[in-house]
Amino acid sequence: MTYTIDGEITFFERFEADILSGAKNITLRDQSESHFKVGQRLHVATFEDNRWFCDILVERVEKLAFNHLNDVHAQQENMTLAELKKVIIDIYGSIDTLYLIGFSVIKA
Ligand SMILES: CC(=O)Nc1ccn([C@H]2C[C@H](O)[C@@H](CO)O2)c(=O)n1
Repeated sequence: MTYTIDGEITFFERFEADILSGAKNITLRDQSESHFKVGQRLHVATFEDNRWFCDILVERVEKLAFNHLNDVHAQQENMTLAELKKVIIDIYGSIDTLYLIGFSVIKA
């Protein structure tokens, strides 16, 4: 199948296996990555060395308050809620507004 790539996103390498297995199907980003749109197909690479590992289709984009994070979000990240909150704080520090990007892998 041929398709157009509309942009790119990076993930920390430690999440690669969960993304490829489908265990992780959302990511939560800050304002700087709030521009993704439903229907876009994105090139996905590792943050550390910019190594391509899959293409994804963006299926959801939603604004989400940090205080509204719940167990469903954590399950979609393949983490506990406590782990997810720690990951977000470690990456972004104190943050009120997140952008949920839901996706499926279309090529790996
Ligand atoms: C540069 C940068 O911020 N990269 C990120 C940000 C977030 N993630 C992952 C970590 C968690 O699974 C969710 C929640 O933020 O998204 C990432 O892999 N790379």
